[in-house]
Order: sequence, then C-alpha cells, then structure tokens
Amino acid sequence: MVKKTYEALEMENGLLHAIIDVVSDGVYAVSVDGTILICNKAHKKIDGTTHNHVVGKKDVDVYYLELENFQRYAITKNPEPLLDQNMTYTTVTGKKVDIVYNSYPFFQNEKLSAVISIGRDKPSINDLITTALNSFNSKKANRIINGTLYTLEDIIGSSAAIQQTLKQARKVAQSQSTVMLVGETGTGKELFAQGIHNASSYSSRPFIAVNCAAIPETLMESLMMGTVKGAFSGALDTPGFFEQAENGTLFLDEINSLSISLQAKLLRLLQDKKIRRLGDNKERKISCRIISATNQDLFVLAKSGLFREDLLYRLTPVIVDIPPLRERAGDIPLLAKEFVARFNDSLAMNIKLIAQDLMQLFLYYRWPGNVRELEHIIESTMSMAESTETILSNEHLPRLLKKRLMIDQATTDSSDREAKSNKPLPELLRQYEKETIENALMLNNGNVSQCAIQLGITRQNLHYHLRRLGINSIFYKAQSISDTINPPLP
Ligand SMILES: Nc1ncnc2c1ncn2[C@@H]1O[C@H](COP(=O)(O)OP(=O)(O)OP(=O)(O)O)[C@@H](O)[C@H]1O
Repeated sequence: MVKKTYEALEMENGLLHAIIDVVSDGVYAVSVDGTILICNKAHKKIDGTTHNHVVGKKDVDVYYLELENFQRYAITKNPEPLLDQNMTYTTVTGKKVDIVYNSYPFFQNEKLSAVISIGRDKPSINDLITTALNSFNSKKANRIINGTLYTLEDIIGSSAAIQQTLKQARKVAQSQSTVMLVGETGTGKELFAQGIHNASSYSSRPFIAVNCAAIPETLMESLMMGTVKGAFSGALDTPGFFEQAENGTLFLDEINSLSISLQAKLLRLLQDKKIRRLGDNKERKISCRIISATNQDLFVLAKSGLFREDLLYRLTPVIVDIPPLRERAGDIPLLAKEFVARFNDSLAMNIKLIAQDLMQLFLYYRWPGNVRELEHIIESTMSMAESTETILSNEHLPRLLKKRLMIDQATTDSSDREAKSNKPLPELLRQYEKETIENALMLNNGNVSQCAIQLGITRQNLHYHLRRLGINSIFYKAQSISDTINPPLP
C-alpha cells in the first residue's frame, strides 16, 4: 500500500515536471530563502543556462540584480501576485535578459513557502507587437521613410463614391482635425490613414500605426504611455505610442475593440492633451494628430454601452466614410487590372486580359471582404494559370471560389429579374444597351474602333450611342493592365 502511494506520487511528480517542461513560457519557482526549486526548459533557454547552473542554487548566485528587484523579495514582503513585471538581469552565463513576469505566492499550511513566476522574454513579446503593428503591411518591403507606404494618389478608383471620399480626405489632410475612418473590412482604411498623413503638414514626421485588436490589454497602457526606468522592477525608459508619434500621426486601427477601461484612459489623455509615462512625474504634451478607424458602427456600440459616447465624440470631429466595394462596382475592373499587373510581376506571369466571363462574376459578386478579397481572389486565380497564358478566365478560378462567386451571381440574377419586371420596356432596353457597350469598352480597354467591330456597328454609330447614353470611353482606357498589354480578345 505504502509502496503504491509512493509510486503514484513519483508518477505524478514526473508528469508535472514533464508538463512544465513542454510549456512555451518560462516557469520558475524559488523558495522564500532563495533556493531555486524549478526552472523549466523554456526559462533556461531564455536565460542561456542549464539545469546544473540553476536548480538547487541560490537565486542571487545565478541572476545578477539588486536583491530588492527579485520578485521573490517583493512577494516575501507582501504576499500578493505581481503581474506584468518587466525585469532586466544578467545570468551566471553572462547573458543579458529582458523578461516580463507574472509572479504568484505559494502557500503551504497557510505559510508562504515559495514564489512561482511565469515569464516571457521581451524580444519575443516585442516581435509579437511588431507583427501586430505591421500586420497591414506585412507584404510590403519598401516603406516610405516616415513609416508609411501609400499616398492618396495610390488609392485606385474612379467611381463617384471613391472620388468623393478622396476629395474629403484631401481636404481633411490640410487641417489638424482628429479623423475617424469608417468602413467595412478591406475597404482601404489603412491606405486612407497613410494617404492623409502623407498629404498633411505632418508628413515629414512619423506615422505610428497601432492595431488595438492585436495588443494584449495588460500591455496596452504601458505601450501607449511609455515607461521610465525604475517604474517597476526592470522597467526601462521607453517612449509610448503618443510620444513616438510626436508632431506626426497616431493611427488607432480597430478602435472598436478597445476595452471600456482603456477607452476611459484614452479619453482622459485626449481631454488633458498630456501624457505621463508610467512611473514618471513629468507630464508631456501630446502633439500628434489622431486618426482612428473602425469596421463597426460605433454609434450602435455606444447605444448598447460597448463604446463610450464621450470618447466617440472626441474621436469624430471628422468622419471619412469609405464605401464598400459592392457600392462602387465601377472600380472593380480598374482594381482587378492593377492587381493582375502586380501579380504578373511577383508571380512571373504574363496575363494581359481578364476575360468577360470572369469580369462578369466579379461585377456581380458582393465582396464582403472588399478590395482585400478582390486582391486575394486574383492572386489565387492567377496561381492556377500557366505562366505562358495571357488571358485570365473563369476556368482559372479555384473550385470553391467559383462556387462562391456563382452563388452570388445567381442571387443577383433572380433579384434582378424581380426588379426588372417592375420597369417599363424603354428603360430596360436603354439599361441593356448601356451595359452591353460598357462591357465591350471594358474588354477593349476603351478602344472605340475595336469596340465598334465587336458590337458589329460603325465607329460613328458607336460615338452617337456613347453620347446618347452618357458613357465616357476615356474612363475605360485607364484600365489597361500594363503599357505592354495587347488589347482585346479577337
Ligand atoms: N482603393 C484601393 N486601391 C488600391 N488598393 C487598395 C484600395 N483599397 C484597399 N486596397 C488594398 O486592399 C488591402 C486592404 O486594405 P486596408 O488594409 O487599408 O483595409 P482596411 O479597411 O484597413 O481593412 P481592415 O478593417 O481589415 O483593417 C490592402 O492590400 C490595400 O492595399
């Protein structure tokens, strides 16, 4: 019986050690007198130490830092958990380590007997944050020196809707107003934010983009405000986002995902127009323009208590509303051709034309993921084509994508039929003529002579119809995929 209990305990102990060793965070336990009890593989990797350096040794002999900066020391004085503690130390092997710890007291028979710490090295946290901050631009290599890639001129679209939005963006760029960009996912909010920055008097200064949805809440405050050395053990002098964006632009993307408590803190900063780094008693003036973005209706969120109304009004002196792609279908050919040209370069392809069947599907699809989705669909479709092919068609669409696009077309067709049955015949005929000519122009890159041949009418006759139907052929000329493109289908 006794033997079995011992075996069971041994097994349990072995299991716990095995579990601790496969955890990817550093796990460390030390007795109140400083004897190291547990140090898992991940922690040893962070420290550059081995088992022999650590377990059974005194912490002060392994980690070089002031005694009062040890978590063990602080928790012995006040046995409460210590969260998000930055620490910097040098280990017995000479490695300098930056680590963020959560430490907890461990009681046995109601007496504090050990301190357990779970840590992650700062470089890996920083990598995570950098990835989050740069998530929008991960594919782009050549950043403009201020941290941006785009100007307003890079925004493609000739529809009245996008031109109107661009006009508003150019106007607001001239002011110093706080701006809120509203639009569905993938409509180009980040593009507009960078464009406004680059068209403004802040353009020579930094553009700092923060994805509010990607940064852990516990880190957000110190990242926003910055810290001073000694604010807490291991804290360094680090400027926060507001300071980094000094005299430039701070872009708060996905602001809708900010927690209520962070919303309160942000509101206070914006009201005071001052920040104080954590642990500092000096106040610093906020001197950057705030551009925020949301893909949810903040007024609806505010009504249901999920977004502070007072913050909402602070952030929205100017609202730039970016229309979804389905409301500016006229931009689809232009955007599609631009993306084909880009992927021709990156995939070493030679596509010169998008066939009508494919363009038709694009024009009827509802694009829930907007321009980003169009970009991805073109990439997937082109990756199905051979490098010798010059026409991208329906045939190249991956099966699942084809299904998705066709379902939308079928739905549009049936609602179209319903809508059409309520219109007078002359209006329907005019609409049909207009669509047919516009499609032909699109396929012929705005070349009126080629278009007339395809439609089986004379050039003069086509000009007459263009005037009658209010179609401008110049618009379709801008769509050619590249300068080297050979025109139209035979
Ligand atoms: N008008 C446009 N012209 C050219 N490219 C565009 C346009 N709009 C969007 N894009 C491209 O679409 C992709 C998505 O754009 P962006 O990241 O700015 O969208 P977003 O609205 O910020 O999305 P999310 O809400 O998901 O963060 C990017 O690759 C961007 O370059």
